[in-house]
Amino acid sequence: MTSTDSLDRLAAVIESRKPAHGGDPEKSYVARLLHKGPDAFLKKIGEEATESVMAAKDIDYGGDPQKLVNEVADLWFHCMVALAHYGKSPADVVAELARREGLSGLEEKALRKAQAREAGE
Ligand SMILES: N=c1c2ncn([C@@H]3O[C@H](COP(=O)(O)OP(=O)(O)OP(=O)(O)O)[C@@H](O)[C@H]3O)c2ncn1[C@@H]1O[C@H](COP(=O)(O)O)[C@@H](O)[C@H]1O
Repeated sequence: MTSTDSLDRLAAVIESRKPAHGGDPEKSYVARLLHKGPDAFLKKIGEEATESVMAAKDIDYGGDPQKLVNEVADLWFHCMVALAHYGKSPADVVAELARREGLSGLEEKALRKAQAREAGE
């Protein structure tokens, strides 16, 4: 089993919680988030991102690295709810990362700046 298998399975569960598939906000956290709408899960993404940063900073002061893993899991999970709402999947994110494979971030940034200069931005 690979980590992308787990993400694909979770994506399928999230999909099944959509209102159109009978997700029940009384019985499911995901259905409740989707029922509340984008503001609810986008707010959670912001919170979990902040909590991830705080957990990482805590490690420098003796905090438990597992706390960072837990917060990043919360972050990824809520991002997956957003991806599902907007019709995208973890496979799309993995494909984008694969597309970037081997392209240095510094090279990519230089290329982007050159393109912006050519476009007169
Ligand atoms: N991976 C997760 C997952 N990670 C985190 N969470 C929930 O996300 C919330 C995180 O919010 P917080 O840490 O801020 O905790 P909280 O104080 O309870 O949150 P709020 O009251 O502020 O909303 C908690 O309620 C967690 O239980 C998750 N809920 C569900 N899943 C997966 O989604 C599947 C479907 O879940 P249901 O739709 O609930 O059946 C589950 O089987 C899991 O695989």
